[in-house]
Amino acid sequence: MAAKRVLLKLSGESLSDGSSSISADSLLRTVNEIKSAVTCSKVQLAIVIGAGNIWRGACKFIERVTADKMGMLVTVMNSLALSDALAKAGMKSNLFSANGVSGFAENFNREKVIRCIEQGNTVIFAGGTGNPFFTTDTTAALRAAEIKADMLLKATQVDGVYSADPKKNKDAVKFNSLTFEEALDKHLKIMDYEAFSLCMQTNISITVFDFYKDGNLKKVLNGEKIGTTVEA
Ligand SMILES: Nc1ncnc2c1ncn2[C@@H]1O[C@H](COP(=O)(O)OP(=O)(O)OP(=O)(O)O)[C@@H](O)[C@H]1O
Ligand SMILES: O=c1ccn([C@@H]2O[C@H](COP(=O)(O)O)[C@@H](O)[C@H]2O)c(=O)[nH]1
Repeated sequence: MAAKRVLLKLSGESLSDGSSSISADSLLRTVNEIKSAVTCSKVQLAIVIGAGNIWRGACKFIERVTADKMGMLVTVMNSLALSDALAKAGMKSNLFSANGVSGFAENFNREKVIRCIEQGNTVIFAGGTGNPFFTTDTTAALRAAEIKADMLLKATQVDGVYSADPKKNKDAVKFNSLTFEEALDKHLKIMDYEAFSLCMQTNISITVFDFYKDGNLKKVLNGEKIGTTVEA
């Protein structure tokens, strides 16, 4: 059976300890989780990391397009940190940057990306989509579609998709599974509309899970049912 190809969306917070935007301990933990999961699951892995540890593109003194450019640049910083830390851990990886966000990594080239993934390298996509008005969740859905991923994993701070944000609403109820239509109809804010919609069009399932419980990434990659899966 062909290896499963997985797009892992990490939040920027996976590199932060709360006081430091990029902390050595958090970076090391994230890399260890990835390394142990990949080593024992034989998946082909690609990663998109967000920027929420440093910047979310909204500020009343900065125009939206400028703020979005800043967000994309932060994803480059986070991706560079992750890429170096993976290399230090002995993992082979390749870093590609969205076209238009150049100079710090190789430009995105779909054919080359697929060759790297097929060789067993972990591929990191930096710079978002390269366009303002998008997010790294949408970037993850876009890159997942471009590399023909079998699934998108959203590694986050909550253990699945709820009827409302569980951090803000204690009565929120967790879903074990959902269809794309349900996720879109219910306006669930765990991912943005564009990301859900793109995954629906390309039939790529999304699993939302708690990345901060040690071993959870390994469990998902090994097919264990945790978190919430959104699918057709
Ligand atoms: N319906 C919902 N179910 C679960 N979580 C939800 C829901 N609505 C909103 N959330 C919130 O969405 C957050 C997911 O955001 P996450 O931490 O992954 O940030 P992100 O915006 O993807 O990170 P980054 O900006 O770094 O990419 C959760 O922490 C949760 O509080
Ligand atoms: O394609 C993209 C991706 C991201 N941005 C901007 O970057 C920030 C950070 O991304 P998060 O997904 O919120 O971590 C985002 O808020 C946008 O401002 C972008 O413009 N285009």
